[in-house]
Amino acid sequence: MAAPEEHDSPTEAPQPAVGEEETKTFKDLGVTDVLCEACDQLGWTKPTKIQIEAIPLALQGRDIIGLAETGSGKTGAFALPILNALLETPQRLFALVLTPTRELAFQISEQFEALGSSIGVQSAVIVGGIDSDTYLVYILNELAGNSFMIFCSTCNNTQRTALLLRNLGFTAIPLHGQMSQSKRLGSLNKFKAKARSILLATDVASRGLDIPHVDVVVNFDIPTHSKDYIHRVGRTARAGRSGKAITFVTQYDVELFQRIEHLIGKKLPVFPTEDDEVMMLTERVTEAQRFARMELREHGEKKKRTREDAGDNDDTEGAIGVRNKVAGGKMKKRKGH
Ligand SMILES: Nc1ncnc2c1ncn2[C@@H]1O[C@H](COP(=O)(O)OP(=O)(O)OP(=O)(O)O)[C@@H](O)[C@H]1O
Repeated sequence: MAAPEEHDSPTEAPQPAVGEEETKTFKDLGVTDVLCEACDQLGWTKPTKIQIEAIPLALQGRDIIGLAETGSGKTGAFALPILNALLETPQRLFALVLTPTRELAFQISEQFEALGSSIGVQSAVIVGGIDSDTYLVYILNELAGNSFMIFCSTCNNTQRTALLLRNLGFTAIPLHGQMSQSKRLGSLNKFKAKARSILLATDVASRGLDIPHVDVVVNFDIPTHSKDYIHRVGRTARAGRSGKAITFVTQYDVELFQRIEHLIGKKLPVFPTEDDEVMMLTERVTEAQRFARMELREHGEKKKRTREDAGDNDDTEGAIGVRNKVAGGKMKKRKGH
């Protein structure tokens, strides 16, 4: 599978196959009826090109390396043959899918469950290591009492992280380009008035905004253009005040990070963390992530149902349904944020 790219709209439908293959159906490829119906229910009227090429070979049990552009239906190209084979030889533990990122693991699991719901398929997601979400929560706890601007690279991650933090009891609010102007202003004003201590933003907020009391800027996703680093960190330490900037650097970001250090002519020191303390947060963060995913899904469905509302309801405070479940459940509200 090609490396995934983060989409702002992951549900965008891929292009159907063209030419003589245009008329092929999932049934023609050898997919069993119950799975053809599942495709139908997902609105997959015809297989995509990679699905047309991969599925018949996979159904023969052949090894495949499939390359196709992002969003072209590669997940279905391997999930359908797996489910088809499972139906032929039912058993408890059947397939292991390895992915390069946690997000992709959850996304693929959801697709397996959507395709396999009518045949009772269950999938489990196992992720390892300490996740940067957990480090973010650790840093917010360590620096509690400050006001934060957290930058993410996409609207989707901004929204997701805002939901995650709210589920953990932080007063976080998003600001991104998929929100209407009035919602954006509303978020900004709540943050400016100190009614919210964490503003999560894409680069729409990195330039020009003058909010005097930002104590800490967090680059949760490293900026792709090193100049944006300067704009982002310039949101703190304004008018003679002091401020802090913290940048998350994953193994994929080293080159971008070195470019930033080169641009600013400075080696940035490592932020000290106590791994044992970070570990202790894992369980709560994992649960909050699960709720955040549910809320994002709930919100996406609501948007589909009420088209006129599209793009206008991105404030995380709209996700009341799930939040009530969280508040009434195990998650504790945290004071002082
Ligand atoms: N035959 C089809 N018809 C319509 N939609 C489809 C079809 N197959 C897959 N999709 C939808 O297309 C979207 C993209 O599919 P998928 O995530 O598998 O792409 P991908 O090729 O794996 O992309 P990436 O490389 O970015 O991970 C998903 O929302 C999926 O539900």
